[in-house]
Amino acid sequence: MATEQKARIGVTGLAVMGSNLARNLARHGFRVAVHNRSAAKTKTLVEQHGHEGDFVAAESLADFVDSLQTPRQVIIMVKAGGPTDAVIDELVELLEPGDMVVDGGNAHYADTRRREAALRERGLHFVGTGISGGEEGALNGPSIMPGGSPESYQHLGPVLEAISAKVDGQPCCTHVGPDGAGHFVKMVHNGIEYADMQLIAEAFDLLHKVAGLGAGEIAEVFRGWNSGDLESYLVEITAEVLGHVDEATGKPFVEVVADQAEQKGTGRWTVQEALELGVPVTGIAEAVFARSLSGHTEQRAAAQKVLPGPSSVSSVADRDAFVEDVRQALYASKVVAYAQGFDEIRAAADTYDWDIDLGAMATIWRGGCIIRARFLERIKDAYDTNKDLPSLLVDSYFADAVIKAQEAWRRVVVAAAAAGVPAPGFSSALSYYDALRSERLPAALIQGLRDFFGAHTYRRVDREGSFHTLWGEGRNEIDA
Ligand SMILES: NC(=O)C1=CN([C@@H]2O[C@H](COP(=O)(O)OP(=O)(O)OC[C@H]3O[C@@H](n4cnc5c(N)ncnc54)[C@H](OP(=O)(O)O)[C@@H]3O)[C@@H](O)[C@H]2O)C=CC1
Ligand SMILES: O=C(CO)[C@H](O)[C@H](O)COP(=O)(O)O
Repeated sequence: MATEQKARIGVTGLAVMGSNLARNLARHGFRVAVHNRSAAKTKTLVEQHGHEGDFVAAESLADFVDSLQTPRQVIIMVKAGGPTDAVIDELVELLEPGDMVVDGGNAHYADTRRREAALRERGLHFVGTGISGGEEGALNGPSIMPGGSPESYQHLGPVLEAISAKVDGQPCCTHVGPDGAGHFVKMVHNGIEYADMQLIAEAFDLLHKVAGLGAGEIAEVFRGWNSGDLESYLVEITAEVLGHVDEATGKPFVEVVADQAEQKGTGRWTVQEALELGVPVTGIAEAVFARSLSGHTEQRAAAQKVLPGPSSVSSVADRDAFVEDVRQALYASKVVAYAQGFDEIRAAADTYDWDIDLGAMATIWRGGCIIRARFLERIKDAYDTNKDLPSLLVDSYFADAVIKAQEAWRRVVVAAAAAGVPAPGFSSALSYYDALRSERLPAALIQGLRDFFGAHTYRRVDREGSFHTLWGEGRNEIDA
């Protein structure tokens, strides 16, 4: 193929995400090479959308690589895990030093670190890139979180920024950091997505079971909330889903959907990594466990037969006041979940020496992605003011917000417990808030117990050093 006919960039893997990303690239004037393992998807894409831009269709991976300008830029959009490795293995044999391989799938960041190191050895750039926004975002502008070398971003940045979502004229794409940084940030994005959805689901459950509102009424409540502090894509689509009526039964859609939440794994990864890093992401963990619990149908059926709820539940005296309390509890719990997610990113950045700009992450999540929300602007401001903020909760804006919400938050958690309605997200967020602000924690007793049964030693509040009490021999304290 003549050089002038070669494509600026290529996409291999043309399922939902890849095909829409390719169309987005083409619509932005980039000549884009397209390839899929089974050629039917390539043919369909070009037949249905060829008029939207300049596509170069290839049946084989070799033809696909041959159709690209050098240094070559290839975006892989296939299933994460083994399929991604399979595509990389085939690709590297066809590429030359200086070429760039972008993995836009939901890869585990440790896989990305491994792949980046392996390709670097061959003189290739590997760019693990988080892409969020689903089908609609891929087509019209996703949030893009590229990792990899600064050099690769010099080539890829202009293309990725062009196709990303824009907020206030700013692209929702920036270079996150080296090797696995982009996929780590995308993983935490998804973890926060889990926490956010769990909190929304709890708010719905409380409004339904405690305040007695129907799905249609709750849809209106969420619609109203979407014009205030809670304004976000997830709150907006909650109103849509709750307002939807099932055609077959005439019932609210939410009442005919099986109540078992599925998961592909990115939320679980976020919690696993937080455990390794020692960061308490309680909101995300509760969300992952709540999905797991919902799927334990046999246990749930057995428990329903033998475990009663509270003997009496008093009805809500003032519905409007309760709705407002739930709104405030939702907002405060959301702030906690985001604060924890940003803590995890900071911990990983410290561990892997990634130098991630937390304010920039909030900036690129303002548009295009699933957790896009008005208050990300406030998070950006908080980290711009102090990049070393110990916790988002101590930023003056967020501290003020949770302090204002705390009485309502407590009333909601009490009401949920009294009514026997599970609210693990709301209550664990409140416990986190209380733990963080406590002058003394019962961790001191845990240290005492550890020293008692295992001579694990403890530190004291009044002098430096490590100590052990001889619990079985007169209880004298010795230096450890
Ligand atoms: N769907 C979404 O909303 C989002 C998805 N993602 C991530 O983007 C990536 C693509 O997602 P999506 O578009 O949903 O597609 P899928 O995850 O469903 O993957 C399907 C694609 O993978 C290809 N594929 C599977 N196995 C292989 C293999 N061994 N060799 C070559 N190609 C293979 C398929 O080719 P074939 O047609 O030949 O079977 C097809 O193109 C995934 O990593 C996903 O996690 C990220 C954000 C959002
Ligand atoms: O990546 C995403 C958005 O950015 C997807 O929404 C996410 O994969 C959905 O995850 P799950 O199926 O586990 O709820």
